[in-house]
Amino acid sequence: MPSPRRNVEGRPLGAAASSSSSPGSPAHGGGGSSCSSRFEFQSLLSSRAPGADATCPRLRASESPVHRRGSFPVAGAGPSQASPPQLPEEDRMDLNPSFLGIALRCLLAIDLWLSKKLGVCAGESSSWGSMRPLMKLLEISGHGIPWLLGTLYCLSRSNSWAGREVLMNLLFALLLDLLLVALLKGLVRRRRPAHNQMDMFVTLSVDKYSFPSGHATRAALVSRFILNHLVLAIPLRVLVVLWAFILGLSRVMLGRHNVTDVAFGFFLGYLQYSIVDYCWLSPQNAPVLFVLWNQQ
Ligand SMILES: CC(C)=CCC/C(C)=C/CC/C(C)=C/COP(=O)(O)O
Repeated sequence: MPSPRRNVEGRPLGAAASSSSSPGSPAHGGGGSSCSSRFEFQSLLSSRAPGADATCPRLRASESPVHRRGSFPVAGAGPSQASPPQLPEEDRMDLNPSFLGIALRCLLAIDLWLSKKLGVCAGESSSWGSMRPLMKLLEISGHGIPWLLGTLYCLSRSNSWAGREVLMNLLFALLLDLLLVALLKGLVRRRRPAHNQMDMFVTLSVDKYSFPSGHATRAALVSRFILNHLVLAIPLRVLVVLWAFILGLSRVMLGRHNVTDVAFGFFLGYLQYSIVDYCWLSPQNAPVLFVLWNQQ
């Protein structure tokens, strides 16, 4: 004889248990929830006094209508019990996540899983821990400080108007990048992966957050800038693109970022170059900047 269906605590479900819930039905959490599976929630609710478990506020919200209405509909129950209980609006939204919501959660799960897998240099004892010093060297090659100082130094040495114009715009691009990344990091506030060691060379306070990767935005911005404004032989052009790509990858390998932080960083950096190109500073449209610099 098939054994009766049981809830997670081993209590039998069905008519005998109809004074409690019928877990797993779509209306009661078959679609998943932000705290834990609704299936488990309802099973737990069926055997505990309301309010006994305060681990999740959502639990309380869905608890009251369930208990007020007596029982959940069960196959074979009377017609008076057949109509589904009306849950509060916010619970219904939770229980029926949109396709977009499910897709985003899947993407997030894949992102976390992949980032953890790729974080092979996250610590000295990691599988590729011996590569960590090389990854950290790459990290410095994409850091804001060397790029800012290098650009300022070249500006001070440049003696052609054309060179100064390009460098002035590179400086503007780097500052714009710092500002936009800091704004986004402060807004999104996504924590760095748990396996990251916070041993980075000079950081700002927002750099405790990971979305988007500042190194990835800079890599995309600077490499697009160089490819558009420097005349380079093909092998050097390939090297610039490779540097940007490997720098992005190294962020995940070091455990500093999740894959989506870097992917979005590349996208943002690419977009930032378009902004810089659109607002291109020249002695014609920003004479003050160039005159001021000449007086230095
Ligand atoms: C002018 C000014 C505010 C300079 C600050 C330069 C600076 C400390 C930039 C921080 C660069 C950094 C550590 C970014 C973090 O990169 P992620 O790839 O880890 O997001």
